[in-house]
Amino acid sequence: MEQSGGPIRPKAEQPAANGSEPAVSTPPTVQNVGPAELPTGTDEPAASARILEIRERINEIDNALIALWQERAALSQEVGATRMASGGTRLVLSREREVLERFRVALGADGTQLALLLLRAGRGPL
Ligand SMILES: C=C(O[C@@H]1C=C(C(=O)O)C=C[C@H]1O)C(=O)O
Repeated sequence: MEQSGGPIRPKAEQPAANGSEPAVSTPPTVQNVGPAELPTGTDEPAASARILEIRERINEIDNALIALWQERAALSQEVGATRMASGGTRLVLSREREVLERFRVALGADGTQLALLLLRAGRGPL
């Protein structure tokens, strides 16, 4: 039966059914759980197959987002270091406002929150 709720954990991590042995602790990494072993949340085969297909694309998108996030943070740090090494300021608030506004216009209030996290990733906490 598919798992319907609660934490999603690989089988190896779950306690023994009879409760007599302590569970072998495996860190909950994505590496040790193949996509087909993760519950789709439905027992209907066609729906389940479609969900797995969509998840492949979601994983591609997430990987691209992670790579872009890291590239942006590195570039932002380089700008800060270049500016400070040349006697300039670490931050330029007018430019940060422009970034925040672009995300707000495109994505609404969540865009503002996302942009705040992006800006923080580039310069560290204030
Ligand atoms: C990257 C820059 O430096 C800082 C970081 C910013 C960012 O991550 O977008 C924006 C403004 C600056 O505070 C920049 O001036 O363009």
